[in-house]
Amino acid sequence: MPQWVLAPEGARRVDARLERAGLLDLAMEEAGRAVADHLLAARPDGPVLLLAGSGANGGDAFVAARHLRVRGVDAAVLALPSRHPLTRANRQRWRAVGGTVTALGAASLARGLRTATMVVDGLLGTGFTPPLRPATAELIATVNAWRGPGRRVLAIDVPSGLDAASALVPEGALRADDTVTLMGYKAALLFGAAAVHAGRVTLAPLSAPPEWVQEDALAARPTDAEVGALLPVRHADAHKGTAGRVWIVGGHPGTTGAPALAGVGALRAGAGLVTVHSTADVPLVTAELMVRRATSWDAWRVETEGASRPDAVALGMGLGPDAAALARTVLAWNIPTVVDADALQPELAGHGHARVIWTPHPGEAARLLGTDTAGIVRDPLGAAHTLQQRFGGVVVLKGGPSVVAHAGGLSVARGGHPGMATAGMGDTLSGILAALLGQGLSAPDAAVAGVRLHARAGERAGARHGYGLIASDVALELGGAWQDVSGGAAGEAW
Ligand SMILES: NC(=O)C1=CN([C@@H]2O[C@H](COP(=O)(O)OP(=O)(O)OC[C@H]3O[C@@H](n4cnc5c(N)ncnc54)[C@H](OP(=O)(O)O)[C@@H]3O)[C@@H](O)[C@H]2O)[C@@H](O)CC1
Ligand SMILES: Nc1ncnc2c1ncn2[C@@H]1O[C@H](COP(=O)(O)OP(=O)(O)O)[C@@H](O)[C@H]1O
Repeated sequence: MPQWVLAPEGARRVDARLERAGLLDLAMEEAGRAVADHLLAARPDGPVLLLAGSGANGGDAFVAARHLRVRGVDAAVLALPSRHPLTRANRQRWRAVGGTVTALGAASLARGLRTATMVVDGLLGTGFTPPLRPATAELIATVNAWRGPGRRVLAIDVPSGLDAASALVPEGALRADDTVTLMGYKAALLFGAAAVHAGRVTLAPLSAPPEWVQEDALAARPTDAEVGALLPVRHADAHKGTAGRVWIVGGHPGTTGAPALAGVGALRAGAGLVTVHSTADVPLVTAELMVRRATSWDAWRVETEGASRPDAVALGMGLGPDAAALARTVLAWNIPTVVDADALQPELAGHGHARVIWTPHPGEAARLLGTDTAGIVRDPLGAAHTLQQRFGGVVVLKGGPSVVAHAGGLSVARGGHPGMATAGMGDTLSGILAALLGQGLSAPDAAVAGVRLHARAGERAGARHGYGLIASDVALELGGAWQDVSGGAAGEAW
């Protein structure tokens, strides 16, 4: 089933539709049940303290408490007063199974935390707008100070005090070990420091018609089954000429490794023939790579003028000051093209086409948009959308995780590994993207599949090398990543 990323207002619109359909009560029941199931799977080894706020997030906590209690878990609820009808109804249902409700305040919280081993945070969800009011901030600070080894915090939907739409952490937000998010992911749970605050995130999709969620979604978050379906399947009579001819255009004295890494990425992502074009001495890191050195980029332009074009190009990696001018030349060929690194210059706006993939990291994205990196990092979904509007084609805004923006919408990649934060990793990605373009994928499909393959290969390399992994390790894992994502389908088409 497709998974989605929802903005708080999108979540509210879905809520409103559920309410009009008379289904909101059932959705809250499912939400609370999912939280209880998650908690039971973690086998709580002591009393669970649930904190219920005044909104529907608090209602979810009451439902979770009821399911925990009827399954034999020692659960207690501390609650703020509520006027929300479903929260009140579920407070009654909790009482009906023998649960007691204590008013939530500094003293009752301190008492409850003395014996608890797990806190369930149902204080604030998507209805919260920062800044925190002082009384709530004080409660959250107490829980944050309590949290530690053997004292875990599970947040319902969004950790209290996080702005669901932002990667930044507002002052005083709750820090969770786990978050069970409802209906769709929230941007805060996926990006930046906010995602760190959310801990491990699990999605409880809830039973709403998928089109209701899709219509209000900010972005898709494709599963591996969905990504695997995009990957090319090769027939038994494939040969190197049918697997895509890729050119890598880059390199400059001092940065000659970058195009070589892109070349290896392209080979390991299945490109049939890969040639690195450079004016510098590119190291022949693997014998399968062809390297063509030109005396100057002007000479290269003349040499390639009448030559047959490759199936795809990646350009800009380590290319230096000539990159933007060279990008204009290559973009005019109107073939599938990845524009990366030094070639990512604002002057190229208006020179792209539908088969271009632009691959900025946040610093390059800021340069392209004439803004600061902090603004990009705060809202990667918004930034990727704006970049796509301005530059056309497809934008891969790189990060952990990367965002793909195309005319059909936004997509957030899964996975990756913090060890991938090392030089050369983006060069490898450019090669992968060019290889997929060269194998006939459309630019949006190549981008969605390429970032996931790269991230999956990073996970595999990370398991082996930890933070010591380097871009070449990731390239080596691409074959395995392809097998993982395609469910082992590579090579099976007869
Ligand atoms: N379809 C779905 O996804 C489903 C979602 N569901 C759930 O609904 C949740 C959203 O519920 P919601 O809209 O009732 O808001 P919610 O987050 O509980 O908080 C509202 C309360 O916060 C308070 N408050 C606000 N700002 C504040 C501040 N600065 N500082 C301090 N307090 C502040 C404000 O208090 P008041 O002004 O009333 O005193 C208000 O009453 C969602 O996250 C999910 O858990 C499920 O139940 C069913 C299906
Ligand atoms: N913490 C992380 N989690 C997942 N992926 C990451 C992480 N850090 C970096 N990456 C990935 O590594 C790549 C880094 O790209 P970039 O900064 O352009 O590197 P370079 O220019 O050195 O090649 C991107 O694809 C990014 O998504």
